[in-house]
Amino acid sequence: MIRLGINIDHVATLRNARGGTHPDPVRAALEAVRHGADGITAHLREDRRHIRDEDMRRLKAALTVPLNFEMAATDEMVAIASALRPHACCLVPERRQEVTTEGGLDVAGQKDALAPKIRRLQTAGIRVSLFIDPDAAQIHAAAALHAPVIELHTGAYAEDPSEGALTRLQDAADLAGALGIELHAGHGLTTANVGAIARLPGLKELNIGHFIIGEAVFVGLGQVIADMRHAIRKGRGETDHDRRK
Ligand SMILES: CC(=O)[C@@H](O)[C@H](O)COP(=O)(O)O
Ligand SMILES: NCC(=O)COP(=O)(O)O
Repeated sequence: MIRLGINIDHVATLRNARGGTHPDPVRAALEAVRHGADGITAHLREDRRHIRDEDMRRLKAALTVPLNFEMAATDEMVAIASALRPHACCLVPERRQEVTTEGGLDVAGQKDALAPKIRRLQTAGIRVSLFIDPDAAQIHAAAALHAPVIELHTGAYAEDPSEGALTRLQDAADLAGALGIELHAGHGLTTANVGAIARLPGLKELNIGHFIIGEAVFVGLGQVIADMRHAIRKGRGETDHDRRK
């Protein structure tokens, strides 16, 4: 079964709109777990626009499922993550002015700078994942840095679900498999577009946030997680009966 990680960043976006404590992203994470989330993802941005340091500490203390800490590959973030020791760190690119993560990390172009940071996280016992575009050079660079996991940025496919965009993701998935790298995917996924992504060869995990949190306003978190699971199984040609396999 594909693991479903729920990204709770945008519960914090809503909380921060009023500067108080409600809605609490940790409560949302626990609720997502109660409804079957296999993991929780949270992105501590350098500008702290949604998730904050204290949220990460509280998530680490409260969760019984793996915590996937998304972060820029900066010395500050590496120090925070090394002290917190989440299950995984997913290194993502950040541009202060962007509305959301626009592309993948340029692993090929920043190999020398990334190598010691990845080593430090791994020394702290953290599983490192690299959030990259579906590009062969980036995947070879991830392999050269001994990253055990890559997460493919599915944003281009979500924006324009063309054959070309899907073929790029499939080719990248094949290459990751050939190089022995565990495959995750995420960004911009919805119940309508997740099907083809769920069929990527070797895919082990999806991380989905914005759609799930937004849709929860209308149908509730439990229902949208169930709907997402159903869409994933349908995309893979599985029946709901197959769900315990
Ligand atoms: C890296 C990624 O795809 C998501 O975590 C996304 O970045 C969520 O945070 P933003 O919506 O602030 O980009
Ligand atoms: N890494 C992708 C993620 O965690 C969620 O992205 P989105 O669904 O909020 O676009």
